[in-house]
Amino acid sequence: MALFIIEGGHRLAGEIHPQGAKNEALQIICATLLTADKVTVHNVPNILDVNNLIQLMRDMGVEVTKNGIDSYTFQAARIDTAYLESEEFLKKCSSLRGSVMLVGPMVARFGRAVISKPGGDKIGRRRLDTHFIGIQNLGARFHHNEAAGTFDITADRLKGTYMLLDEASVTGTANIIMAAVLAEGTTTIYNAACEPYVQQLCRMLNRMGAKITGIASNLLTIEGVKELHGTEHTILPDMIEVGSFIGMAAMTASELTIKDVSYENLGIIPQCFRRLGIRLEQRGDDIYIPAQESYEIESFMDGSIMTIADAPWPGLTPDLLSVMLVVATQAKGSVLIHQKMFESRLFFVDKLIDMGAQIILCDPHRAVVIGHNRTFRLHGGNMTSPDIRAGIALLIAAMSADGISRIHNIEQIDRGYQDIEGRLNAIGARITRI
Ligand SMILES: CC(=O)N[C@H]1[C@@H](OP(=O)(O)OP(=O)(O)OC[C@H]2O[C@@H](n3ccc(=O)[nH]c3=O)[C@H](O)[C@@H]2O)O[C@H](CO)[C@@H](O)[C@@H]1O
Ligand SMILES: C=C(OP(=O)(O)O)C(=O)O
Repeated sequence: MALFIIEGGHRLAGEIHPQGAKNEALQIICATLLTADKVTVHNVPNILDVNNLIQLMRDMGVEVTKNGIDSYTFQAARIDTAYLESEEFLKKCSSLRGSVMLVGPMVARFGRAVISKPGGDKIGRRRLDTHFIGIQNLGARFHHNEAAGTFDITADRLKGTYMLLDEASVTGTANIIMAAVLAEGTTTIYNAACEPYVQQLCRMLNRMGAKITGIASNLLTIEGVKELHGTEHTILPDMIEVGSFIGMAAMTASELTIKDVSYENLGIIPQCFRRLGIRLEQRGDDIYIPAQESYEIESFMDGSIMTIADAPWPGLTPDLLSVMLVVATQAKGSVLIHQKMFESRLFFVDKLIDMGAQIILCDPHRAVVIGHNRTFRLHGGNMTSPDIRAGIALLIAAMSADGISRIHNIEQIDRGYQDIEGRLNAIGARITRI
């Protein structure tokens, strides 16, 4: 397992470009299975999760061509269905959360999918009911082989229907959409997730010949078509990375410009950082953050302590709460961070407390952060990254701290951040990979 050694206390300066969005890339790559034609995808991030999924597609028989540094063409003309039952395939699925989104396209196009329980971050229970019930609603049959830990899903021809999702699951919605585009008749999905990831998927599918309306809302109508054809698609900048860079600039009191962020697709993210007192300016499609010696957390209008909580889009993504929590440790004022969706994502605060942060973990979902207002600095620590976003939050803490820190298990960070030490060192950080 690799580790980062971080020399803290250095300011960053200059410009940084966000990579393509991890969570969009995972959906888009799975959707290329829906046609035998070529689908070219640009701005694909070079990160562990995406590279593993691309390799899985190759193993399944998809012809994958790398056209340039971040552009790939996928052609799923011949799929090796025997491979889909192999132990190797099932093992690979189990280490990759995104693999669950193979089910929708596979069932829609080939009438069968087999997957093992998918991996991803261990951040609490991560149920798949929404996915499976949705695809069952379209007429698929599910068989759970408990001994093997696999799900076998079969269907002759999927049939459109109305469904109200029990929760606005991001990957669940994507999976159901990908199944419904080739179903017979009309599917209506209410309480659909509508993150930019899902919007982008719908737009790409429409360019492939699908008929989806209601994009960006939680009520999608999908008129099934017989087949889809090839297209080109460009992945949006990763909004979680943009937010991570905003947090990094604030914590290290750095002047930073984040380039080409696709501001209109960031939703409430800039507003939430502003509520923590961070000044940021939209300049064209860039975000400029001035060096700030101090930032003060706002109170609510009635004077009560600010709460930052996650919610399905257009609410605040849960993937940025760990970063916001770290940023609050150096702010002036206090904030309650309420992680409603996941139940094990806040335990990493122990490590921040060890570094000198003042945090009360109230329960697995809620932590109160009492900001230092930089009156004393965090000090370097030795820690392990438990999940991707805690990992980046700890990296931010270490970059702002006095002294040397070590972060182990950085494969968690590599799942979602492309050459993070290379890009941060280029703007002034001191991070070494060992
Ligand atoms: C590969 C990928 O795209 N991963 C993202 C995706 O995961 P993923 O699609 O797996 O997450 P879901 O949207 O299904 O749900 C995440 C968690 O929130 C809970 N939940 C969800 C919706 C809701 O209305 N109420 C509720 O409590 C679920 O029970 C679950 O525990 O969306 C999550 C929520 O934005 C993000 O953290 C992940 O980065
Ligand atoms: C939770 C995340 O990823 P995954 O769903 O792939 O585990 C994340 O990106 O923050």
